[in-house]
Amino acid sequence: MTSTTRSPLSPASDQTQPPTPKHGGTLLSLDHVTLEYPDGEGTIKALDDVSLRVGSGQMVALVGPSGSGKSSLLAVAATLIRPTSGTVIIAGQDATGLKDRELTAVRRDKVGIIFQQPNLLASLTAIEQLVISDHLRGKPLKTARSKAAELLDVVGLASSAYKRPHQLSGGQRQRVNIARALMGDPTVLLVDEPTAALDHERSDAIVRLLRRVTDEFRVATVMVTHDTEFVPLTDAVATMRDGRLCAPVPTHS
Ligand SMILES: Nc1ncnc2c1ncn2[C@@H]1O[C@H](COP(=O)(O)OP(=O)(O)OP(=O)(O)O)[C@@H](O)[C@H]1O
Repeated sequence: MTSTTRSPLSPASDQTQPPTPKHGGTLLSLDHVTLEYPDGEGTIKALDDVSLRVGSGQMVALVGPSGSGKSSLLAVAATLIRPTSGTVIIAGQDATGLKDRELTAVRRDKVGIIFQQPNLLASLTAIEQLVISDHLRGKPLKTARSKAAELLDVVGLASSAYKRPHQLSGGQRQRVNIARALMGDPTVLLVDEPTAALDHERSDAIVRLLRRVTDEFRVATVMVTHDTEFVPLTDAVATMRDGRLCAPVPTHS
């Protein structure tokens, strides 16, 4: 284990931990966030006074119809888009008013983003995909390699470390994607439709993996999903409609 990881890494297993009943302090906080896009003469409100808090070790499912603002919420939480108004606080750091360079640093150091398409580089092996992401953060190559190997083990790909994307299944590519997002020791994990391109069995395994990663790494996870059957694996479900967010409802009493 490297000294930079915050929690014990354990190799992949088919056993999923039950959702952690107790969550730690808030790591992601959106307060009264509004996001407007220009729309012809006027504007369209993609996010309308949205507030959300997600704690350490907590996994929130974000559901809602197409166009309701789910991707916009993730983009604002990831500091990829500045909200029109409102506040985004990540691990205690208020992103409001930060310069672009500072926002990039927040994203690099605190946020892990997992899109539905893994976007892996075709010529690189699984382990190289992780190492290069760390290298781009300015970390030493040697520590990156051992950490990458550990994380591939965590996501169940220890034996596929030297395979290139075309030699991996869709589910395995998504596992590389998850391991890569963990390389930066994120405090917040933002996941957009991680199962969109997968069959049921692989989808189930990926959501269980995200659950386990949330518990073990004590990250605050928000997962956009259309698959409501996976909602019970999360701690709470928050529904978006026309840019407004209903308060998250716990999935376990
Ligand atoms: N770059 C943009 N410019 C203008 N309008 C946008 C832009 N991105 C999103 N929108 C609008 O903002 C609203 C919310 O879009 P968003 O993509 O966040 O919804 P969503 O819930 O993620 O949808 P889906 O489930 O289809 O991905 C929609 O009305 C959409 O048309």
